[in-house]
Amino acid sequence: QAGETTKMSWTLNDFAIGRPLGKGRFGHVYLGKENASGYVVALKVLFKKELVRLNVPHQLRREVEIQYHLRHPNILRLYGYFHDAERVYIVLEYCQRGELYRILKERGRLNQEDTAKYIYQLSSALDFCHERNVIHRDIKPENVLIDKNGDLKLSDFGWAVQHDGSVKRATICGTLDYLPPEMLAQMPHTHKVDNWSVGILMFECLVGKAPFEVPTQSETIDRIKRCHFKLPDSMEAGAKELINKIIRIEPEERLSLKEVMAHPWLIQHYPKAASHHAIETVTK
Ligand SMILES: Cc1nn(C)cc1-c1nc2c(-c3cnn(Cc4ccccc4)c3)c(Cl)cnc2[nH]1
Repeated sequence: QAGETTKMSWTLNDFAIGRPLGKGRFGHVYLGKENASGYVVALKVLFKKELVRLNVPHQLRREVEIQYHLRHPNILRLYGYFHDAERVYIVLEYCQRGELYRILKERGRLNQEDTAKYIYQLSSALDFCHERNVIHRDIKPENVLIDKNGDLKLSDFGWAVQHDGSVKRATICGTLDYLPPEMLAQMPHTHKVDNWSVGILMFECLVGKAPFEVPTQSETIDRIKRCHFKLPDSMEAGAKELINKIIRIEPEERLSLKEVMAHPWLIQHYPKAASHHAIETVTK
C-alpha cells in the first residue's frame, strides 16, 4: 500500500522514548512513539543479562510468538520486537488508562456495568485463546489493561502455554489469589484454569478484594483447596449465581466461557453482550 512502510526490523532510533509506565519481573515499560508514523506505543525493555541469569529466554520467545499471532480486540497487540547488544525491545499496544490493578486500587471496587463489560471482554479474549489451544494461566488485575475507550486488553503471556498440558510453572511468584486448586496441587491442568480466574476477577471487581485474600498465604492455600469463600449479602443474586457457577473445585464443573458470556446477569449489565453473543451464535 502506497506510503505504508513494511518495516522489516526496527532499531531504537526508530522510536522516541517517553516516561516509564511500569516495571515487571525482567525489565521496564516506557511510553514510546514510532518516529515514522507518530504512532504511540508501549516499549517493553528487557536486559539480556537478566533474562539469561533467570533462564527465561525460551519463555520470552514463547510469549512473543503467542502474543504476536493472537489478533483479538481484547488482547494487547504485540507489533514486533528487536534487540541490541544488551537489551531486547518488545513493541506493544499502548493502553491509555493503564492497569486494572491500579484502577481497582484507586476506586476500591467497580460498579456492575464496568464489571460485566470487563468479564465479558476477558471471557471473549480467553475463549479466542482456548480455541487456539493457548492457556494464559496468569489472569490477574496486573495483567489486564484498559485502553482509551475503556475496553479491556489482556496482556503478559509470559506464562501462557500453547497446548493443554500439565506443564508446571517454574516458580509461583506474586499473588496466589488467582491460582486454581489443580495448579496449587501441581496437578495436570487444562484451559479451565483460566475460567477459574475469570470468577476470581469478577469477585474482586465487585467486592474490592479477592475471595481467598486472607492475611496468611497458608490460609489462602487452604481456602482455595476447599473452595471456601463468602459472597457479601449485598451482592446481587445474579452476580452470586454466576460466581458460584465459575468458582468450582472440579474444573469440568466450571461454566464454559461461552456460558459466562451468555449469562443473564452479564447481559443485563452489559447489553452489548446480547448482540455480540447473538451474532456469534447465529454465524457459528
Ligand atoms: C501505567 C500506566 N498508567 N497509565 C495512565 C497508562 C499506563 C500504561 N501501562 C502500560 C503498559 C504496562 C506498564 N507496565 N506494565 C507491566 C509490565 C512492565 C514490565 C514488564 C512486564 C509488565 C505494562 C503496557 Cl504493556 C501498555 N500500555 C500501558 N499503559
